[in-house]
Amino acid sequence: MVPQQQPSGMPFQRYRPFPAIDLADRTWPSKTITAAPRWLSTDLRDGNQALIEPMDHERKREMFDLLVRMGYKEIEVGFPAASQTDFDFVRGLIETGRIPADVQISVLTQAREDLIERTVQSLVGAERATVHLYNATAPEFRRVVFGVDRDACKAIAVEGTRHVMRFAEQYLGDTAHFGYEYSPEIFIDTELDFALEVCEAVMDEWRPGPGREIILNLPATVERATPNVYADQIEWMSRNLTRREFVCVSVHPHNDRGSGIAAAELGVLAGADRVEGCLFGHGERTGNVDLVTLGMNLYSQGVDPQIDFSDIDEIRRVVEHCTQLPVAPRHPYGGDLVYTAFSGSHQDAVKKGLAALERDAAEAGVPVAEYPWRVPYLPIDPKEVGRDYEAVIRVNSQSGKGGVSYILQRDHALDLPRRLQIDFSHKVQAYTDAEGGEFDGERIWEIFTDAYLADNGPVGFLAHRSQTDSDGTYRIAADVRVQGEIREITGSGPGPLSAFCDALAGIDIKVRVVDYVEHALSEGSDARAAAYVEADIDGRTVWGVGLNHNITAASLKAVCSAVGQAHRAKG
Ligand SMILES: CC(=O)SCCNC(=O)CCNC(=O)[C@H](O)C(C)(C)COP(=O)(O)OP(=O)(O)OC[C@H]1O[C@@H](n2cnc3c(N)ncnc32)[C@H](O)[C@@H]1OP(=O)(O)O
Ligand SMILES: CC(C)C(=O)C(=O)O
Ligand SMILES: [Mg+2]
Repeated sequence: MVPQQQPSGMPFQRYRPFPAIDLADRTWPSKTITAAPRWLSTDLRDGNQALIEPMDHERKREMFDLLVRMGYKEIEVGFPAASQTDFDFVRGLIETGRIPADVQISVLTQAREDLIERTVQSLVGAERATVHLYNATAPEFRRVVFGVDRDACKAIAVEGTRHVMRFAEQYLGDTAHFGYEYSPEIFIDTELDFALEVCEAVMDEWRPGPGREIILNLPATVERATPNVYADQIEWMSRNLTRREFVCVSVHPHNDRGSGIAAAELGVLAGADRVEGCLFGHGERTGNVDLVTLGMNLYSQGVDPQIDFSDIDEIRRVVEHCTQLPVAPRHPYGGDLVYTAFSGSHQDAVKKGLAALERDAAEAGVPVAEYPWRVPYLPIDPKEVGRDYEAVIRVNSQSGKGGVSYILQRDHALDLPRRLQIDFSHKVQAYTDAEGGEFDGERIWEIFTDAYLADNGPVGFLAHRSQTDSDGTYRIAADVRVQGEIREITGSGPGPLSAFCDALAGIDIKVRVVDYVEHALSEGSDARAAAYVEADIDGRTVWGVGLNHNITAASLKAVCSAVGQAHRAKG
């Protein structure tokens, strides 16, 4: 029987579902994003206004420089009428010539004459600048916050626009590229016909045309619906706006329901030309939409985001320093753990995927860094954002043979045969179960060394001499340590392993080799070899490992290692 869920007892009846949009012929669901939208970073405004401790001058400058380095060309740098600090920061950017010629700064203001004047004054001397004006248009805000009807609400926007134009003419004659952005705040809760009416009235004032665009930013100020609803709203606006070719439709999602990314992406499918957000999703409450995730999502689809994320840890460092807030370990693309597999089946698939990639690239004669990326569980190549494979596989109690053998291969070039991988991973598992937590490469090597290389079993290999008879019989004399004493043992057989086993039989150690694998560890004069022996000793199947400059010595050490394994298992 299916388990029966119980009523939560929480007062969910207080909430109403968000109404769907009547747009039966919507086109966005069957579209694909094929090019980067225009980006605006509002880290220095919406992000900054929501910080526990707003950024000081130094931090703001560091953030601005980072955004410029990454390639953002539209940057909202503050709310200059809010405080002297914000005003001075904008002045500082302009007066110190810090703004590259191809970067357009913008500043936000309420639709109040005195604030608009001060806002425009902050921009004097800028080559490229946008004034961004907002007023809330949603019914609840008209009623509760402003106490106005629709007409009075529209008048705030229109008069605000008029003031922006008048003050721009008065103060910004030298500004070569002056832009205007209008936001009907709480757009998502505003009746669509009214949002359109206000935007049209603002446009009538601004008069967009060739060479004179207007940015109409349609914010999901507080995200309240599934992202398909936002997409419908954007498509409806995009279709119904007049002078559309001179309008840049911009989306500004917040992340209250955790679907800000989806809202932005669907908004772009629905016709938005531009996206406003913050690095790692800082901003009011749950934050603005995250520009890093959006950009990297495009990248992972083979679309150039036109933003450089190649040193994601440096981006994260600067953002954490400026905001004084941490980026979560599981944050998409930038978190500490997002390129890491802990669980056995994931590790196994990643290990095989990386090996297959190398193989396929070599077969195709293409450098692996240029070969199409397809590795299970890793949506992108971590190297492309400055991460290495060190962190890709990490071991804890959830890990299996794939993970531990990957680490041995990565750190020590040991390519363990499959059954030895299983043998070793059981040993590691015993430790992780007992001790808990994560085991790093050093700890895994320690366990491997203790288990297979410690040379503390009943017989230790020291040296050997050999000769081959004319009939092909291999004869060996080996110096071994037995119970603290050095002894010479001798034996013969078709090859070194069988001859050594024959010699061991002479001191009552019976070994039957079942499988044997060897490989070189490095090239050149100090070449080292690894040998792996699977043996039947006293009715037990055990593995032994030997490392030496000489491949024969490595294989004889591996036999002694297997004897040690059997001895410990018996003990
Ligand atoms: C969704 C967003 O992120 S919007 C951006 C929000 N950011 C900020 O508010 C940060 C900067 N703001 C500030 O520093 C201050 O709010 C200031 C300097 C702009 C204004 O300060 P004050 O004059 O003290 O007003 P206060 O902060 O109380 O704002 C509320 C007033 O502004 C009015 N108001 C709010 N938004 C707008 C707007 N877009 N256009 C016109 N008036 C507005 C309200 O109706 C209210 O008016 P009232 O006092 O007559 O009732
Ligand atoms: C000022 C506007 C654009 C805003 O930040 C919002 O509505 O979220
Ligand atoms: Mg906002």
